[in-house]
Amino acid sequence: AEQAKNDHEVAAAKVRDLVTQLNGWRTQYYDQDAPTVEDHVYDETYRQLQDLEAAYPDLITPESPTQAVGGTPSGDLPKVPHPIPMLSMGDVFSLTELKDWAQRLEAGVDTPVAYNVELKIDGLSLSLVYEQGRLVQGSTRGNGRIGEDVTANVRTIASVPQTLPEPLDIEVRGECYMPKAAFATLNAQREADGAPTFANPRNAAAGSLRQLDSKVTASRQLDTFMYTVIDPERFGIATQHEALAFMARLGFATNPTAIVAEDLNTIDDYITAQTADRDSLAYGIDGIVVKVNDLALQEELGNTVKVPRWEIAYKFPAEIAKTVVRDIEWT
Ligand SMILES: NC(=O)c1c(N)nc(OC2CCCC2)nc1O[C@@H]1CCC[C@@H]1O
Repeated sequence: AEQAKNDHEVAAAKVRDLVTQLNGWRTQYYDQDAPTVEDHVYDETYRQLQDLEAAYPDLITPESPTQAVGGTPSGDLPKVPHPIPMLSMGDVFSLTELKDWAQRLEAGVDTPVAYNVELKIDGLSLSLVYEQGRLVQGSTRGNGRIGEDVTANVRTIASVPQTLPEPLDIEVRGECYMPKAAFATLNAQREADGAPTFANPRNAAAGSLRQLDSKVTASRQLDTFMYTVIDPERFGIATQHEALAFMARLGFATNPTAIVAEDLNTIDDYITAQTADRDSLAYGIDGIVVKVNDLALQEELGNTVKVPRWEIAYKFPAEIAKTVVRDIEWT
C-alpha cells in the first residue's frame, strides 16, 4: 500500500505537469493561432496524459484537455469577483496527520476546541448571493478571487431557493454536485448518443454548471449542499454547526451528517462510520472536513494565503489503494 501511495503521488505530479503543458500549447494553438510544438509532440504528450488518467481516474480534473470535449463549458462565461476569496483547504491523508494538525492547532489555543465534522462533497464550489431575500447571483470559485457567473444556471437547480423566507441580504457558499444516479443516467444517454462520457460525477457537475446554455444545466439534475454563511455574526451565528442549521431554516440544502466533536476519538469514529457508508451514499464524497466549530476562534486562527488554518480535509485513500483504517488511540 505504501508503494501504491507513492506511485499515486508520482502520477498526480506528472498529470499536473502534463495538463499544464498541454493547456499551454492549446492556448497558443487555439487562442493565439501560434502553435509552438509539432502535432506529433502534442499527440504523444496527450497520449501520456490519457494513459495516466486511465490508470488513475481519480486524477482526472475538469481542466484536463482530455475533458474538453463536446458540450463542455465555454470559456466566455462572465467573470465575478469574490471580495471574500473562496478558499480551498489543506489536506491530510491519515488519522495520524489529522491528530498532528489538531494538536498543533490546540497548542496555540488556551480553551478546549470543539470541531464541526462534515462530509467532503465531491463537486465544485458555488456561491449564492441574495438581496432582500431574492437570489441575485450564482458563481463558481474560479481561482478563488475571480469566478464565473452561473446565475441563470443555478436558477434551474431545484435545491437552490429562488427566494428566502426572510428579506435578507446574504451570501452562502457550498458545493454543487451531481448525484451518482444522475451521473450514471447521463453517461448512459451520452453513450447512446455517441457523445463522450464524463469521467466522474465531479467533472459532470462542473461541465453541467459551467454551461452558457442554462437549458443544458436544467437537464442535468444538479444538486447542492451549502456549508458557509458569509459574515455569520450579522445573523447572530456563533458556530459552524449553528450556521448549517441557520441555512437549513432558510431552505438551503445542508448535509444531514454533520456532527460537533469535542475530542479526536469522536472524529475517528465519524471517519470510520462514514468510510463504511461511502459507497451507499447517493452522492460522491472524497473525504471528511474537520473545522473549528467556534467561528470567532476561526477568525482568530485566520487563514494562510490559500487555505484556512482552522480546518483540514481528511482525504480517503485513493480508490486504487484500499487501506485498512485502523483504530488509532488518540492518546
Ligand atoms: N466539499 C465540501 O464538502 C466542503 C465543505 N464541507 N466545507 C468546506 O469549507 C470551506 C470553507 C472555507 C474553505 C473551505 N469546503 C468544502 O469544499 C471545498 C471548497 C473548495 C475546495 C473544497 O472542495
